[in-house]
Amino acid sequence: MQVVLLSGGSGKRLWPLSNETRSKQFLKVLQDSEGKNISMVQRVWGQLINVGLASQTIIATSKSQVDILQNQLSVGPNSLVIEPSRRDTFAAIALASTYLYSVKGICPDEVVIVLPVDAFVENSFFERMKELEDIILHSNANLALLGVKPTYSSTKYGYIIPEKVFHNDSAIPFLASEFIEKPNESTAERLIEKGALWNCGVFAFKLSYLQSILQENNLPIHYNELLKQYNEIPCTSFDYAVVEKENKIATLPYEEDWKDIGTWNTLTEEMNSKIIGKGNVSQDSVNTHLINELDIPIAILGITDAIVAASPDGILVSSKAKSSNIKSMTECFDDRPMYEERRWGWYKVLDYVKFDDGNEVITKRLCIAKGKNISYQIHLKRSEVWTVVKGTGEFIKDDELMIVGNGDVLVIPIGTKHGIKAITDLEIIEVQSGSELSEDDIVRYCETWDEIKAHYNELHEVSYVRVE
Ligand SMILES: O=P(O)(O)OC[C@H]1O[C@@H](O)[C@@H](O)[C@@H](O)[C@@H]1O
Repeated sequence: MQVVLLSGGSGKRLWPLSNETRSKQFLKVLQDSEGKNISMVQRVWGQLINVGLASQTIIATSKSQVDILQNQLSVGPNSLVIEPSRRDTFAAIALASTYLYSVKGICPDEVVIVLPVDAFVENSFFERMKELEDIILHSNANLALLGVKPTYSSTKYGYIIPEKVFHNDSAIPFLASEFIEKPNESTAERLIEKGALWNCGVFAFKLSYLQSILQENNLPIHYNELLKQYNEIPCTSFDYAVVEKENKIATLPYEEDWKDIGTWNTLTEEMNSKIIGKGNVSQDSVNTHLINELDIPIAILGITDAIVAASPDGILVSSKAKSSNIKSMTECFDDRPMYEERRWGWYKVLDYVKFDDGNEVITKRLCIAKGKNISYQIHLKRSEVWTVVKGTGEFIKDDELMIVGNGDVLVIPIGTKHGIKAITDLEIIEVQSGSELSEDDIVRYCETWDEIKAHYNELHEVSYVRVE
């Protein structure tokens, strides 16, 4: 059995803490057993390790999230399938399946189980999920799902309508089902009366099943070919593209607690503390949560059932009940991310200004973790001035290496090659100035410090002439 963990979504519902690169699964608002703050992806990954599935799991993610994912989980590049752009879950699952087949050499008869990253569940959920393999192998079902009992007539889930219970063609009894994705509220009510279950976003199928769907859609089953055509894959969810059209569906009910923690309302229910970050919430502010990533305090007085979340990207003040409607309110915000976690650490934008002559200036605080490095690169539209404010590092500029430390000011004109490795934890205040300031204005020559050092050694090689 192979597991695909879907972790590429943008999760805009948790704005302002989530942004283009730091989506909901990376927010450290949950706690582990020792009380340490962890993110959803860290929690699920820990659970997959606990139930013995991590070694057979690949993570489907988007290009912009690779750095943060590798920062939060210690997974090698072979465990990642990187979507070149965001095209919803049908494309993501299709790409992951071709990766399993072409890159990992998985046999088409093997069962693949796809799992979302935002389910807040206990380990028993993953144990139940493992049973789907047996159903796929020993019944005539093409797809197997996990279903939970609905708690209200939600319009954001798929509904599984059980028809009958089979006992004979699989060791595990399951429900033969029909599936309706995101019905309206009155249909949802009717479906619940008929005993419908919510789909938990877990899909099990044989790899060959997905391959036949790709072929029906005139899409290749080989990874490299599908990767080339990725932007032509229909932009739709797996639920609409596959599940809703399938009539051989089996479902296993999951009877313990299941919660999708993709909205502020549901996420805050799982927080152990009412306050994360600087600030205070008055005693009479019942069921109100504060999450503050800014360095200034926030005070909340006499506001009940609310969420206040602040980050360098914005501030949200919302009632718990309405917090899932956030997408429509924030769609018009298209500012650049003001905070990003990268492969080497993180940065925060402290100030941004655009002058009348069109020149832009951004001041950033960069924290590079001990042993990590920024790639060897140039910028075509900006100069940078770095002031080292903490730690020591090895700095390379135009193929010259030097040791730098607290108090050093490093000037990097437009088009100058530069990179830095932190010898100890390193902090830099960076001032960028140029005609167009964007994270895309980076031409990278080498990424790892070993490559950078090899390049340096090649250029500075000293040839010794042996004197006899
Ligand atoms: O390309 P990586 O290694 O992620 O480095 C990216 C970083 O490069 C530096 O030169 C600066 O421009 C930073 O503002 C930027 O975030």
